[in-house]
Amino acid sequence: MRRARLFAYQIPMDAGVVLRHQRLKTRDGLVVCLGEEGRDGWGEIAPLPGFSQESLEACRQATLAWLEAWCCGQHPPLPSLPAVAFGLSCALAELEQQLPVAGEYRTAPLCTGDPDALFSMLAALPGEKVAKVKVGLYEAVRDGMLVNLLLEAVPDLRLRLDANRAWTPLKAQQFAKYINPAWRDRIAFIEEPCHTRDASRAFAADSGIAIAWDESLREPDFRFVAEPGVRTVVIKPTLTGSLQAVRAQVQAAHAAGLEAVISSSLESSLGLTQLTRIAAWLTPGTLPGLDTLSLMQAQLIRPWPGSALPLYGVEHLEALR
Ligand SMILES: O=C(O)CCC(=O)C1=CC=C[C@@H](O)[C@@H]1C(=O)O
Ligand SMILES: [Mg+2]
Repeated sequence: MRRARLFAYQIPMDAGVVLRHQRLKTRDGLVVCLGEEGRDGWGEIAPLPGFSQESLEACRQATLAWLEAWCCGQHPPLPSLPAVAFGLSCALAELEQQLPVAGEYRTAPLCTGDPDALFSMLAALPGEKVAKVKVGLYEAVRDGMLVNLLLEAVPDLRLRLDANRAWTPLKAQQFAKYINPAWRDRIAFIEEPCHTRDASRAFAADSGIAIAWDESLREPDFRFVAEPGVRTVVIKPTLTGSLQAVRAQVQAAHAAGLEAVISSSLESSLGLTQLTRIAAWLTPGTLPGLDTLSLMQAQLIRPWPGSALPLYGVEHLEALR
């Protein structure tokens, strides 16, 4: 006999979390639990406002319809909405014990740009010193000076930067001007520096700073191909779809000689702990970009090792089925 439960969650976010110029006060999503033969499998369905095309309401409806069919013993195809396909495929993979349990819990810490905070964070970081810094929110010159300072102060630091397509070619150039050429290869990559892909390619060629694609993966003409200056693709499973689709993207990236970084779409600790397992399984040796739990005020169902945030159990959730 198959059983399926569906819950809605709402987690308060830290003050000041801004996504695409909009403050995100709460993270809202669904949690699914599939049960069969005494085993169960969990999944999180949480479209990210400003990034996902599908609404939470559309996800709720598609999930309920799929669960109905699945509970009747059918094998319905996964819904096409990426967040739903991701969450349901995780639940199925857990149920069928196909999602390896070992996780990569070291992740590239997100740094707000406060050098002192970064230094203490790095001191506590075991192994490779890799951190991620958001750029493009303030003046490009200020970003350039800050990144240069961090690279100067911590000689074994490698930085991942993310501009979310904020810069014109001129701004990108102003940024690069402040980075000592001798340290530019310690910028592991900068995600999507410019408004367009062509401008980002030109930035990589002119500056010698490697770039990564993130937003581009969701564009219909995107292909996983080797290109000069492009080192990495950032894969956000909630925006990609099923585990099978995520695996296909990782394989396509690796086949083209690109590094694939599994990254968060601000899932709760439940989704994040699954993403660590996906990263350990599909991208061993590459630190995932999953340091987003601290943007939230609580964890959900499963704790992230070492997090002091309160843990919400199912009793905190609204049962939908
Ligand atoms: O990739 C990481 O290291 C953390 C995740 C992250 O940076 C993001 C997640 C979701 C939305 C954005 O704010 C941001 C990104 O643009 O990549
Ligand atoms: Mg990004």
